[in-house]
Amino acid sequence: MLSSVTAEMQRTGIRRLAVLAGEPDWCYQQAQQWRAALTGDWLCLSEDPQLPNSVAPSALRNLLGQEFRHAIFDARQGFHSEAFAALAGTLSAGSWLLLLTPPWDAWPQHPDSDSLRWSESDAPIATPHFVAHLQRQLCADRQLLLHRQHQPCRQPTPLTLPDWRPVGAQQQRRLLHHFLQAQPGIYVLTAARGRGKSALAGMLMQHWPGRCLVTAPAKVSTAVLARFAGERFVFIAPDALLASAAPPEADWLIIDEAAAIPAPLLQRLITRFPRVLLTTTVQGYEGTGRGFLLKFCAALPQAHFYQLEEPLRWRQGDPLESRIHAALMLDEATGVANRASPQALTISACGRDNGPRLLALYQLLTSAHYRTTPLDLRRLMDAPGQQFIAAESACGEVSGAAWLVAEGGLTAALAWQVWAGLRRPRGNLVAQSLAAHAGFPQAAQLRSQRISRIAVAPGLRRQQVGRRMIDAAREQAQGLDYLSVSFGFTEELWRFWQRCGFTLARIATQREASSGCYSAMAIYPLSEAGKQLSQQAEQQLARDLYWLQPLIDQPIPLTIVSQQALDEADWLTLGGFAFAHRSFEVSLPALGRLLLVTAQGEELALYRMIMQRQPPASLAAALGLSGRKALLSHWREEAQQLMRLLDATRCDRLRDAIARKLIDGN
Ligand SMILES: CC(=O)SCCNC(=O)CCNC(=O)[C@H](O)C(C)(C)COP(=O)(O)OP(=O)(O)OC[C@H]1O[C@@H](n2cnc3c(N)ncnc32)[C@H](O)[C@@H]1OP(=O)(O)O
Ligand SMILES: Nc1ncnc2c1ncn2[C@@H]1O[C@H](COP(=O)(O)OP(=O)(O)OP(=O)(O)O)[C@@H](O)[C@H]1O
Repeated sequence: MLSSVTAEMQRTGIRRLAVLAGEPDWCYQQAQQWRAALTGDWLCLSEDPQLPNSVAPSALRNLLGQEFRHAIFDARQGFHSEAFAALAGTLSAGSWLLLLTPPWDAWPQHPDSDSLRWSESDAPIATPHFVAHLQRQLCADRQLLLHRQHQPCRQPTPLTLPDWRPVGAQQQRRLLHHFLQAQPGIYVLTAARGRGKSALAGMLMQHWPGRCLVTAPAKVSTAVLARFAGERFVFIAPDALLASAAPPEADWLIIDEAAAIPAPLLQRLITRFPRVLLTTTVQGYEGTGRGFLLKFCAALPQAHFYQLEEPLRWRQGDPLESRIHAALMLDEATGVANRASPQALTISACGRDNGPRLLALYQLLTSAHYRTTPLDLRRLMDAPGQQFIAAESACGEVSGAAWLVAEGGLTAALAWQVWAGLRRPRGNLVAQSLAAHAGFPQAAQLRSQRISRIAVAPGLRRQQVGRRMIDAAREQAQGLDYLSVSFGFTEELWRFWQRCGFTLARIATQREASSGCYSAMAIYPLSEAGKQLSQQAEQQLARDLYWLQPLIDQPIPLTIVSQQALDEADWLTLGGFAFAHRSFEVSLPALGRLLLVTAQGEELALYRMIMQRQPPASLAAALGLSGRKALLSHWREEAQQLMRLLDATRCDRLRDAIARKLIDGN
């Protein structure tokens, strides 16, 4: 029976899901029977290393661009949704994907080990909303095989389909012809999995009269490309390409799986070659996913965009692809929610009880917000401490969405330990960062809500919908101390947050990988304590920018305060550096002020780093130090000496005060 169904799937070019739900041993034995009955690769994604051929779900990056026959996805302990989607994309026509789950009825209450990645809890939590959604999807799909322990196995409904042959690659041929005539420029090719992107890139290498190079996050994922390029295949890893001062000569650089390469690296790669072809899947589970299109490509106005629609690894309308796309909401929302009139939208808090509205909210966020990935679907459905605000039309279309996360409430001692660089418990992104980086331990103690995502449907932007959602967020957060947000700094976004009344509290000096922007944090005070925090943070940032702006190659539109005398807060920061573990980067402005006040010169390593910007590696070498760690200890000692030079008694008192705060917070 199984082999005839499988042969039929092979003939018609489809793949199917088989769900095996039961006790762990039962699932395992069932999987072994399948494996014995059907020949194939039987790659197994599992946390359980005992399973034959098993790979940890976290290694999903290596699956991009690869191809297998039959696979097992082990969700008995936890459901890693991106790995599930990535694995399904690798399966060739005629394959089965076995999904092993906990016993069906117990599954919604079963602690899910994957939740450790996204729930910010210390132990795995049950994920009833996501499991209920998945179970609804699986039950409704008559194309999958559903075998629940102690119940008869439900076979897929047979399909009557003509034979399938992976031929119709017409679109691919047309694009090849086009690229073979291409003028210098940037070309972006996107498609869902298995549409022939890599093969097309390989054919370009094969037929281009000059030289082409290929780069990708992992060489293992370029197997198909290499096959189609034949002996003209030349691979160079991204780091190696950037390491050489003069890049190798080539007419084309092909960047395969580009969304899995951090944006700042991509930015540098694309400037080095006359023609660049970026190919990628943009379903959100491969690196920066949709962020690649929404953020990186949107900033390339001169780029040319192409898509491949028709699958080549399996038949169009394949049951496995359809199910995975529907279950994990991977399809782009088409023209949703742009039609409503902004004035007629109702803005209101939205709970998890209304499943369809929650899914519509997620769909809007995935299509409009570059950071949203399938991991967020899980977080949105089941993580504790989440709140949502939706902007809805009268007919229930969601045109705007804001997602808020509870933060803060740490004990005083823990907040000071975070400040001192000793502890970094899960969660509390902004609250902890304001303590650890900006130097405000009270920020982690106060109760706040972080706006983790906000998006408005493209056709309704600049009509005050975003601002009204923030107003609503403020209303429902009464009683807390502040609202916060962390965002990739662009002038436009900053203007939005500023117009919503937020104060900039921190800006990083490194660009973040996913957006290529400097990450910034802003807060809106709600209580008296929140107000004090926001004022202090604003004043301190204006002083710190004197040191930070030269490290940031983008003007930050704040007035820089040039008065750089040491104040009380600086002493505390310096104490945190000299006597605890606060990092050099976050202490830099206070250390700079210390150098100015003590008028020290280049006999100090701190001076050579901060004032002369000598690279740490050569500085360590010049001082005969073994590396960065030794250099840091050296800097800490120098800071102590300078502080003593100014006021030895104050210095001792400060050291004792910090030691006390780390123990009892007082
Ligand atoms: C934590 C995070 O999620 S950060 C990422 C934010 N989200 C995104 O980037 C997703 C894509 N962008 C969007 O969905 C929207 O542009 C949002 C959510 C940022 C803003 O929502 P909108 O409804 O367009 O903003 P809204 O109309 O309420 O703007 C209020 C004010 O902010 C300022 N503002 C908003 N957008 C812009 C912009 N693109 N450029 C300059 N100023 C802007 C303006 O002063 C505006 O008032 P005005 O139009 O009267 O001058
Ligand atoms: N022109 C073609 N002729 C024959 N087979 C092809 C052709 N183009 C692609 N294929 C086959 O179709 C399958 C999918 O192609 P390819 O790997 O290029 O797709 P992709 O879009 O890069 O997929 P992924 O997103 O999974 O990396 C491969 O098995 C490939 O060998």
